[in-house]
Amino acid sequence: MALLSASGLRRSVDGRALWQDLSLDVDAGESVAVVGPSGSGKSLLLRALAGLDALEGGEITLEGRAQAGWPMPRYRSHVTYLPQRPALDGGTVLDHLRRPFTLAAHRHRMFHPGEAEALLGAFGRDGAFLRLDAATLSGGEGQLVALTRALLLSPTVLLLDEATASLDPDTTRRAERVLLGWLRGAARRALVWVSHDPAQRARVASREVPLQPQPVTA
Ligand SMILES: Nc1ncnc2c1ncn2[C@@H]1O[C@H](COP(=O)(O)OP(=O)(O)OP(=O)(O)O)[C@@H](O)[C@H]1O
Repeated sequence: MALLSASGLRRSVDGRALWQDLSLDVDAGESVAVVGPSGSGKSLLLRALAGLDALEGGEITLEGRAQAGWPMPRYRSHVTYLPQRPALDGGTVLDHLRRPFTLAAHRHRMFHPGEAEALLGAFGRDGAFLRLDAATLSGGEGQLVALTRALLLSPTVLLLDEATASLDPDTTRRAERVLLGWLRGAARRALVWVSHDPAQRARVASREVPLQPQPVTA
């Protein structure tokens, strides 16, 4: 049984069909890239897989259970979407990493500052990074906070929407190593990448799922 499965997905925007009958299976342990031209609906697909965006048809299952049958906060704690530009408002980096642990969906988890420091260390940042004002971070630094926060929350599937696109090459490689290490760290995990960088896809993904642009109908 696939870990995350989508079948017969249908979605249009402003009367334009993005996908008509899209299916995708992601097995445990897999790292998959979704590819397609700008505007083909890659972000919308990842958001739909995360339960953040409505579908017009089709079904998504996690561990064989329909998305609609999961309590949504719990589903989203398993299937986590990381956008290219994470929204980070006031507070320090430490505040941002700690805050999700106060939510009901994560209340069974404990925040361990040492784990956060270890992850940030793997990304090449020291403990002082935790004290920075999150609202003033650069785009790449914001992505590191989002990646760290997501990993600390131990999801099952991470959906990475250009989630390293603002990082310098060295930090990108570090992030890729951390993410692939995370994937190998437990049996039932998976990664789904959207990346416009073919070299990155070749490094991190074992296969590519193409999103074909649909013909425009009158
Ligand atoms: N909330 C929305 N309402 C209406 N149209 C939307 C919405 N979100 C996205 N779209 C449109 O849907 C199409 C697909 O958008 P999406 O962001 O998924 O593309 P993408 O494949 O990720 O593109 P890129 O590679 O440029 O990031 C685009 O034409 C976009 O303008």
